[in-house]
Amino acid sequence: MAAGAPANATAPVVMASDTASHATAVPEPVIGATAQRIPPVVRKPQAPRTGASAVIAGLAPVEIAVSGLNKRFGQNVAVADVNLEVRAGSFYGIVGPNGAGKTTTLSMITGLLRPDSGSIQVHGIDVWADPIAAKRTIGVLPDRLRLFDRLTGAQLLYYSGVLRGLESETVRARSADLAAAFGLEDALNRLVADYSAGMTKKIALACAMIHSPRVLVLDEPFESVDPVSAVNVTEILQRYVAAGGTVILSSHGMDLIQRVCDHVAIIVQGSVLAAGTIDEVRGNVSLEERFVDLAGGRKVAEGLEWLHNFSD
Ligand SMILES: Nc1ncnc2c1ncn2[C@@H]1O[C@H](COP(=O)(O)OP(=O)(O)OP(=O)(O)O)[C@@H](O)[C@H]1O
Repeated sequence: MAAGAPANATAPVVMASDTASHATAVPEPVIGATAQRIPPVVRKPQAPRTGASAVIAGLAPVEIAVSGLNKRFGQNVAVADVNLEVRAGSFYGIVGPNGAGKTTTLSMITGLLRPDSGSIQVHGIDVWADPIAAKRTIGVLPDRLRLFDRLTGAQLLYYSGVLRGLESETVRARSADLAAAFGLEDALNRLVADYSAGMTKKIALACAMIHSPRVLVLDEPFESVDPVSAVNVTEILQRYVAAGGTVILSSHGMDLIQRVCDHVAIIVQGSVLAAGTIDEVRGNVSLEERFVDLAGGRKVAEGLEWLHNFSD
């Protein structure tokens, strides 16, 4: 199942597995006289299918399985019974209004925040039962970056790589490649504390990728990133996904999600209200319209008339 929603959710819920179940349907066995003349089909074990079409059809193996996830902070329910299924080779977007529970969900998926209940498997590994093995498969760009920013960019990349068990030569080579890809060559010897917000985001993204993880969990990767860099980063991620990597990211950029992702989940007040392929979720309208509709519609700004009487 691609997603779950509370039983009382008024908005329609799109289930990606609806299409998947048709796509994977096995032909009925032939019964009767004809059956005796046809030799039985011996099914060879099939290699897992990857690629965009396999992801869309729901045939690629499940890479991230989130089931019955809950988290509250005091009386505040941040995440309420979230279910997600992300397939290998998928570019999966999570959208939702401010405070919807996106960061909380992604933090639990990456093992940074302990859920109250529910299970999370990444590449078949239970994130909370076997966190070390699970974390080997994941690259994380967390929200509210807490980087060792008294290091230079080069040092930060180096320590990110060796802490992930890479040889120093490998780290140096990959650091150079990543710096070139993200346009950070000239900044590598400066302190990260002196980076702009967008540069900080890009060096953190490079650190998340340096150990070539199977899965990238990226919390608002495009926030503060300039348009040219965003195109470059998008292309890097698209190639990674085309090679079988899996990306799950949160973003407020509806156009970007609609353009880049194959699947999307809309989270509102901690619950998944819609999930599936982009086309399934948006139906006949744009993803933004669908999102605004599910998030409670547009609010008419009232009570701010004083703002139109300028104080000078
Ligand atoms: N450490 C915390 N302590 C208390 N409440 C928290 C904590 N982290 C998140 N929350 C609350 O949980 C809810 C979900 O927050 P979360 O950061 O997951 O939302 P979000 O969808 O990522 O929002 P945004 O789009 O603004 O980044 C919010 O009500 C938030 O105030």
